[in-house]
Amino acid sequence: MIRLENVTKVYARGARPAVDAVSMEIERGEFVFLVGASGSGKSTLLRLMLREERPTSGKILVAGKDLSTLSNWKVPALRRQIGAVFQDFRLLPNKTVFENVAFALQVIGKPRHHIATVVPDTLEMVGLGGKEKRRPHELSGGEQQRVAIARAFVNRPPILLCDEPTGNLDPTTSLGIMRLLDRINRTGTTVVMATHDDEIVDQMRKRVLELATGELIRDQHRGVYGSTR
Ligand SMILES: Nc1ncnc2c1ncn2[C@@H]1O[C@H](COP(=O)(O)OP(=O)(O)OP(=O)(O)O)[C@@H](O)[C@H]1O
Repeated sequence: MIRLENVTKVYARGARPAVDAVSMEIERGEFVFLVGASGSGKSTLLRLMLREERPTSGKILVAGKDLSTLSNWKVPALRRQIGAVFQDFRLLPNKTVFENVAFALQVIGKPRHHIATVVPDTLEMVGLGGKEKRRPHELSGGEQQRVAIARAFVNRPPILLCDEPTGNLDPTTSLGIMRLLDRINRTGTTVVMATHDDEIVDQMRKRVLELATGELIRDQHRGVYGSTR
């Protein structure tokens, strides 16, 4: 589902690579944690997969598309295959919960009757049934992240990329979000989650990829957060 071949990203000429000769393969339906110290290149790697950044060298294949040869006009079609979730939720503050999620379908031209059934179903699935009319500021952090996950998943993309989705949440709320992402993964969605949350990584025992100064230094099946444990 995702393949990187010797991918390097250098932001500024002469700077150290943010991602340094990374190769990896992530199969359809896998759940992968991306760990590593701050600045090790996790967000850069996710941005490369979304084609928000272009690699300096190397090849990236996502959902059957070679991102180096993909024309710009095909990028929106690529992004429809990828849901993205961020630490800071990125909800539209003046829209309701329903509208935030519906918007993702409106912009890709889905008909109103489709939106009217799929949005409530998805909100129910993420545990927000009954809160459709609230605005983001009337929700807890965990609930706001559930809205963001509903928005990312409402189109049922084959891939979900999450950049520190529990970074702003307390441990109990984080666990709830993690369980939700796990449930989404079990529907067959490939999930890649960058995280600093050692408790969650240690508890879930999923595949762990570790970056250090841009290099992939560990690929561990049923892994833990820290490589020394
Ligand atoms: N837009 C940018 N322009 C220049 N340098 C950047 C840019 N984005 C990231 N970098 C640099 O690339 C390196 C990797 O950063 P990145 O954000 O990918 O790391 P990270 O592992 O996601 O960190 P964190 O855990 O703190 O989010 C860092 O040295 C960072 O300063």
